[in-house]
Amino acid sequence: MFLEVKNIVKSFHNEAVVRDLNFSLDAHKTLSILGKSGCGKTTMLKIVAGLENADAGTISLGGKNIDNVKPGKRNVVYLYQEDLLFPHLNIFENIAFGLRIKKFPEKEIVEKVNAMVESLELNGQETKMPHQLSGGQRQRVSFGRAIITSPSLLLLDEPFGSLDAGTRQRMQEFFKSLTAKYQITSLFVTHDLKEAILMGDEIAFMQSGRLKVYKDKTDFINDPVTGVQNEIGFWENLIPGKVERETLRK
Ligand SMILES: Nc1ncnc2c1ncn2[C@@H]1O[C@H](COP(=O)(O)OP(=O)(O)OP(=O)(O)O)[C@@H](O)[C@H]1O
Repeated sequence: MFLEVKNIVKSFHNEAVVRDLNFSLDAHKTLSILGKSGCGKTTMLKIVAGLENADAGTISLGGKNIDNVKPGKRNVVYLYQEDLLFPHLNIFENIAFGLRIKKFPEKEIVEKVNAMVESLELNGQETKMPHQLSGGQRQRVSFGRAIITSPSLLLLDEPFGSLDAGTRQRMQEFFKSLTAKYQITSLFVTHDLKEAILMGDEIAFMQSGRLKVYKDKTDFINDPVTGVQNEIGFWENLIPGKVERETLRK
């Protein structure tokens, strides 16, 4: 498997936050991770990114053990909800940033950034500064900046949490098409049940630092702990009320 996480354990001041984390993921796939606030999702992502040290366990990426590899050398990008763009750089330069660090030739930078701007439907916005964009546009720029360097692994921590429902849906569509186009492997943390189902090739549910991976979405939907059955029950319960209201109106 491309990503292998084995027996990862992490405590903060005797509070066990991640307990015996085990999962693996094939290249170019997305694993959605759903879980309540405080269950350890961000800590898990930070360990994979190398931003937190695990107390025990091992991680390998592309067949190589990365336990002792510094965050900047892992080729793993961590993207979170309030991800900030560089305020002094325009949109083109924000997206180009990682390519410039990696010393890509200018011609290639221009080609790649223009293609990304096109894919993100940000044409005409290239010379604007971040404060001149809407929240959804800024999020698209962050996303473009994160994937343009083709990271081995993209970690998304509730990336669309601050967006309104319509913009969020559009971002989900961008995410699906761009991760396919750029062949991205990713872990996608979300609080949103529907988003987890839509975004993931596989889904995992995290509870009190333990992660359960469902290789088959039907198993996830049928397991009462995931909350999907509750959600279905909620909508089904609304339907008789709706029929009643419509009858009264006549
Ligand atoms: N640096 C730290 N020091 C001490 N405790 C921490 C630290 N980071 C996280 N924790 C604790 O670990 C637990 C899990 O936090 P984490 O941020 O991983 O949760 P989460 O599932 O991402 O929550 P949310 O969905 O609200 O972002 C929490 O109880 C938190 O207080």
